[in-house]
Amino acid sequence: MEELKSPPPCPATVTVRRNPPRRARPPPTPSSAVPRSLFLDSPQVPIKVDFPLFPNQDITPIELPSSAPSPNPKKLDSESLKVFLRIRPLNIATKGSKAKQYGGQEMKNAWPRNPKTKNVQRKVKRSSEICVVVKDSNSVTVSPPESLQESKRVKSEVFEGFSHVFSDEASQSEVYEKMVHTLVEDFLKGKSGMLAALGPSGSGKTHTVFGCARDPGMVPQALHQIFAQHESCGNQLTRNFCLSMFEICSENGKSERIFDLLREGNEVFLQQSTIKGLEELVINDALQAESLIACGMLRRATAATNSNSQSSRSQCIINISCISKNTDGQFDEYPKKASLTIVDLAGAEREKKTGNQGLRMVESYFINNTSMVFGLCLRSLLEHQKHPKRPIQKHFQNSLLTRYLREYLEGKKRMALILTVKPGEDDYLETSYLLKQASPYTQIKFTNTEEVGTGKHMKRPIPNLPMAEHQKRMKLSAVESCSVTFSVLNSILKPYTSAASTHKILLKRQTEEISRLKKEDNHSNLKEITVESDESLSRQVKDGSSLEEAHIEFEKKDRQHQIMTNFAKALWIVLKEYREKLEIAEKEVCCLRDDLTYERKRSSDLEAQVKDLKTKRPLGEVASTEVNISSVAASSTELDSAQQEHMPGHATFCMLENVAEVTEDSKDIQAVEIYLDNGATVSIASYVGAKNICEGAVGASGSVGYLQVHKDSKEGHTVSNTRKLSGIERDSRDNTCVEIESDDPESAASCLESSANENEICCSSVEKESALSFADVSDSVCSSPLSPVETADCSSAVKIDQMPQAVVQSHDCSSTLKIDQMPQQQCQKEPDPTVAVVPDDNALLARDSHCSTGAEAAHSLPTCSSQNKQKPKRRLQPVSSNLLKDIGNLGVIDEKEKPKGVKGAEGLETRSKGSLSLLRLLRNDVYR
Ligand SMILES: Nc1ncnc2c1ncn2[C@@H]1O[C@H](COP(=O)(O)OP(=O)(O)OP(=O)(O)O)[C@@H](O)[C@H]1O
Repeated sequence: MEELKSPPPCPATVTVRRNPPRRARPPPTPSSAVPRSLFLDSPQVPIKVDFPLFPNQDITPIELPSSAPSPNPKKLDSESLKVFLRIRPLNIATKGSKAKQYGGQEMKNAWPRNPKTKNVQRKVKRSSEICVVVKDSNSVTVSPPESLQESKRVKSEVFEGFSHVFSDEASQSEVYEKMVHTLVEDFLKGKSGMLAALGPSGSGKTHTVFGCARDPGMVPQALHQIFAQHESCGNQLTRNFCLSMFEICSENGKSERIFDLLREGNEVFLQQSTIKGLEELVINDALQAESLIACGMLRRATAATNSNSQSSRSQCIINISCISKNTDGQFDEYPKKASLTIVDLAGAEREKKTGNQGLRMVESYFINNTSMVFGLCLRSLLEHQKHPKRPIQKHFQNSLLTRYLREYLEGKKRMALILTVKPGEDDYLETSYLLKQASPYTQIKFTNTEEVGTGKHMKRPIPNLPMAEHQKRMKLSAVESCSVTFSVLNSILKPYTSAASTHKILLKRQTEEISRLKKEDNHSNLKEITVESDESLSRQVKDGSSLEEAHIEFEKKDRQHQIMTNFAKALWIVLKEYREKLEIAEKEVCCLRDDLTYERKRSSDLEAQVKDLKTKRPLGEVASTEVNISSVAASSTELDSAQQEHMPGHATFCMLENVAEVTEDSKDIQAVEIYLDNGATVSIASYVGAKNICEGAVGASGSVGYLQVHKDSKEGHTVSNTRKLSGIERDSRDNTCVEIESDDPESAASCLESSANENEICCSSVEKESALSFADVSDSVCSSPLSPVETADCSSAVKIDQMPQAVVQSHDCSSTLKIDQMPQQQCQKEPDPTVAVVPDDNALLARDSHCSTGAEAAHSLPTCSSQNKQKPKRRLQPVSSNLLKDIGNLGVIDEKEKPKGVKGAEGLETRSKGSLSLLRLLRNDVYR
């Protein structure tokens, strides 16, 4: 039997790897080796193929979906951000440089060396390996040094998707042709573009951008291409090129400053995305531009570091702008201004490697920060394009460079990046870091980088939409797309349509104005003017060269029209306001007129009331007023002369008032006529307005008068019924009365009542006896030196100028009236027997009142008694008796007898002192 072999005993301890097992590296194959074309031709570069390359040939035939980053650069050229990679030669000192070398790197740094960098130098010295191997034209493989592979298990990485990878052997012209040539061509077509060089310090950015005299970089070559193509275009299109150059550097690491490198380093300032004060020099040829740039490079801030003997300490930006002109040397109406921007960034630095201290270290912070912000902007743009809902982060605000390049960093303008790396093994970290950061930028898309024109009239430039927005718009329906297109076209054509419409309006206005003038002035030649004007304007518009002038002219006219329209509007508003004010004023005037009419009416009513009240005043008050009987005398004189034939030998006075008041409406009264019973019309009384007061005189020789009122109303002329004056009863409300009655036809009794404005007089007399009674309404005395007249009631002396010889005694013998025109007549008033038998107090009061008071009364009484025997019996009731009767009816009381109670005082009238004293005397006389 075979003896079974037992397995080997297990070790006491077992090590379990928790980390996933490493993937085995593919065996090195000839096909995966570094292409000979890249490195074998270069004798300076040691070829080390100790690790296999990615099987590129096996994968490239596979067609990847379009969403994935396409390895085919031709497909990416049109849409993706162009990212180029250039590998600097590892040992440039071998190219004939006799400078001191440290590990194959030229060291011109005069800066004190950091002691910590000794190890670095040692490493550099012994480093002969490279970390970057060109895999193909679009990808590279970055391998860590062996030390890192072993200790930190860092693996090699492949970075692909670059627009092109330039090996260390690539010449400047090759780089230019693949990277910048297309950009310049687009620039000459009017498309702006930007090329930025990124990379660690000393990686060859400045060398790539500017180069040197023997090996010119991108800028000199671009200038040569620009002017070469410009000359080849001939006279079809003339362009003007301008050059500007500035740098952004830090001030002690605190703030950023911008200096114009073409103007001796003058400081300029950034406002939004433009730099104010930046010099833009016109360049006519490439050599001039190169010399300007060389001068600017001398002004640029540089310093020596351990990484670069002439390290750039600022971000340098060069702008070449192009403005197209016409063949005649004038600028286009909408000139195209394109700019080609080339940016040489300061290289990111590692403190350990550069050995910077102090100010250099501060500069390194600024440089690294700017590089970081630049990268953040691009990553944010990429993130936004991948996720359109996420807005673009505004990282550009964090540095002046990114603020200036905002439009590029937001994907609105065409941009290209050139990454420069150093292939040394010691540069692995910087190179790896840069490629990791920048390789995703290749996925950034530019959808609408075309700039048809940035003319001054393009108020709304066509927006450069990001890819996501573009895709969103692609989903629109055809109709929506058409509407969008229409709106875009509208925005483009808006200036033209507005100009055309303005032109039409102006023409129309002009035609209307001329036709209006033609109508007004009847000009026959205006038609020709109209035609000429239209033609000239049309010609002006049709002529392309004078389109601008016509447009300016139209704008001017339109502006004038607007001014006039606004002025007319303002004028209209002012006139409207004035009109409203005028209407208001007219209304006020109407109101005032109405008020005035009303006030007049009211005033007349009040006057009427006043007169009415005056007429209704009691005689007690009347007696105390002054007599003015001149008017009465005048009236009597006139009446005498006028009625002489009807009343021969009789002096008759009769003043009538309120005759028509009782029965007639005074409004339409035209005349009041009084007829006497002897058949003669004695008088036509004057009628006083609306007061129902008729003033007039009637004379009758002991006869009765009749009164008629003539009225003119709408019904026509009417005459009231004849009214017998002798039968007129005394109105209890006033003291107006006319009594013409006498027993003796020869002794005419006349009753005279006078009513002036403020005076009233009542005279009742008997002709034969010349008894005349006056009721004085004024103060009791009308003094006269010639002929004292005693009134009946108040012993007033009344002088009647026209009757100097007539002496009239009142019937109560208390008054004597001297009347000049009645020389033969004497009137002695006798006591009225009818009054004496009146039983009531009023009658007593009335009877006593007929007698004068005091001594005068005592003096006159004998005369009265002697004459009473001869006089016939009279029926005439004296006015004084009526007066006293009225006083008694009014209930006038003395001040001493005034009741204490308030109620008792109601309805009583307070008398004046004169009337009270009169009453007191009368009472005393009665009770005596
Ligand atoms: N492709 C190249 N061929 C030959 N020499 C190169 C190349 N690239 C760079 N150099 C040389 O390397 C040195 C450093 O290059 P350069 O100054 O351009 O680096 P940089 O990236 O601009 O550095 P920094 O960011 O510090 O300014 C220069 O002397 C330059 O001549």
